[in-house]
Amino acid sequence: MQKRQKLKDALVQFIEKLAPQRGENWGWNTSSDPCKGGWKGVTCYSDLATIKKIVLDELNLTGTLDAASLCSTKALMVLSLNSNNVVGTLPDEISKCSHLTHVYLHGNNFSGSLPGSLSRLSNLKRVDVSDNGFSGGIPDMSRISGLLTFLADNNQLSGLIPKFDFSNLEEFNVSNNNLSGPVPDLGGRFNRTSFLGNPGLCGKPLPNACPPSPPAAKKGSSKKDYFMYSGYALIGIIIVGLVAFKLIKKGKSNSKKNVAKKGSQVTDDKVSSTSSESKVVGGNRSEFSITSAESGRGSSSLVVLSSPMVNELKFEDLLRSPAELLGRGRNGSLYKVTLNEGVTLAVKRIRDWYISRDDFKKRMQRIDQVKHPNVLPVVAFYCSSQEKLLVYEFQANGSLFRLLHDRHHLFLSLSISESQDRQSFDWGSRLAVAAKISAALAYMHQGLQADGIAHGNLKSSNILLSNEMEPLISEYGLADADNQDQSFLAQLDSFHENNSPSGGIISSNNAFKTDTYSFGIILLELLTGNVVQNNGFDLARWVNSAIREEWTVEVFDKALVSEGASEESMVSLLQVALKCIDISSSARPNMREVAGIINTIREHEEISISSDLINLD
Ligand SMILES: Nc1ncnc2c1ncn2[C@@H]1O[C@H](COP(=O)(O)OP(=O)(O)OP(=O)(O)O)[C@@H](O)[C@H]1O
Repeated sequence: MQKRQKLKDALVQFIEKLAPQRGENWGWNTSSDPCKGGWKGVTCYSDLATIKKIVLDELNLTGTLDAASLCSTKALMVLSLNSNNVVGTLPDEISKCSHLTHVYLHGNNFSGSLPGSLSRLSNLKRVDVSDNGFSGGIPDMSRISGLLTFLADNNQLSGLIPKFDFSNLEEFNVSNNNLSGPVPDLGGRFNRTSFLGNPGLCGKPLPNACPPSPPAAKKGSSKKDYFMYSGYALIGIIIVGLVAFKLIKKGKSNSKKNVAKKGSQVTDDKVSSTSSESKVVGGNRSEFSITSAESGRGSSSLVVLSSPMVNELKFEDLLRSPAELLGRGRNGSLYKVTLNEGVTLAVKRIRDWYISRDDFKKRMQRIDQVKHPNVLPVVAFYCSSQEKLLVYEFQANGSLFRLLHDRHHLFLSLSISESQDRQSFDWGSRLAVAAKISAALAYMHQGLQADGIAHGNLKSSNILLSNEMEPLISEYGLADADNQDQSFLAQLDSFHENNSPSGGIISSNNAFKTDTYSFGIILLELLTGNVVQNNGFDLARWVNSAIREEWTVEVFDKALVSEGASEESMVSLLQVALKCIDISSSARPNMREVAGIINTIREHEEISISSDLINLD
């Protein structure tokens, strides 16, 4: 109770500094509760006890940002003060809001430098500090692997552009500052508009080349090194983890025998660790971590669900085995882990998911009950307060994304030639993938409708290919409406829903319709062969405009056209895709309807092929 009062006092102090004498009018007072008392701009988690967002945009705030008071609310994820007149600095104490994912300070009068402590906010996804008076250097954000947006244009920032993980960034703009030196390697992601207006900047994509510099010592090895080092770092952590694990196990075996619940296929691995371990982990997010916070909070379990391959799998097996970082996506990082017996697993380390251990366990077990041959099951999962891991079987044939866009990779993995590959992913195969995925998704939606569990992050890289080249939907249910890591798409859908006449809270129905949208984008990928960027909006816009201009045939993948694929079938599938990507979620069909239509298209296709064959006879 006293703690709650302290929190309220701190927040009232925060608003008084930010908007002198106005907080009271907005319901911010110490006698009401922030989550129940209608405090303006405050949104809480569903427990109605913890503050999730503070959004005070366009309110003519003229005060300063008291980060120390604000960050008494530790679980805060979103701070948005866009388009006000806030003055003063962004204080160093902002790093105490360690769960912040979104920081929007665009269009204020902030001054001073961006605090170096920003780089400790490892959960950050979107940062917008544009249109302010910030000066000094840009902090090194390269370790924030999940960062999607960094907008700092129209300030007075100076110095070099530090390293960023450009492979994940979706938006980046530092134009109109005083930055100098070379533009870093962007991997072709951003054009010159992100950098213009900095007289001292040089190099691509800007028109002015940099003065010649001495040749780099070790050119071309950076990517390889990155993987190698993350592997070494992981091995380091594994060793520390194992030592800690063994010490604890030894200590425990003196007092109590560890009881393995074999009958229920649940293995309880009591894990804890030293604080030095969490230090090792602190700077690098590419390892499974067991931090000190877990000790004393009861056991964390590796729950083995359904796999004859790894019935006896234990958490320590994962720690002990060599792991290779495969990627860092929106939901977290993915590792390829090879067990002693040669079994290869894919381990997803989930990022930023506020879900209790019990809820997580129930959710995973619930998803596991709804089985479909075209959905990759979770083999095992691990959940502690610090760490959530999901274990899948590794699929060596890669994903639909790679099949469509990265053919070279596929040749390597399957040892087939390019011409074979082009033929093997012909129209019939693409239609079959569309039919199977839609049917599988419809089945999952039906089975999990009552629980409100949709896929949440459907895309071609989450459609894997089995040994038999069958499509498998992966990562079902790893994002939900309550998860802060909602995709932009889900946010857009909830925005539309909130602004519709029946608007309100994000309904789970909406999450299913967001899946429909994502499926529509996959259909566009199959039809056009184009790569999806920006949540598929670019592709959707391009296809829509081509259709408006009556260039429908132009959108289809050249490989399909030259193969002689039926234009009628392709147009029919395109029509389904367009329905799926309708901007209004309520206008989109549900997946059962989609699967039904695609099945009919496929049947027509088969009938016309067989009648063609009869005619040939
Ligand atoms: N079980 C698996 N077996 C083999 N490859 C996999 C498996 N799961 C995912 N992958 C591939 O590994 C790569 C990295 O996966 P990751 O999940 O990190 O990327 P992503 O799908 O872009 O991210 P996210 O799903 O978090 O948005 C992707 O190319 C994905 O297709």
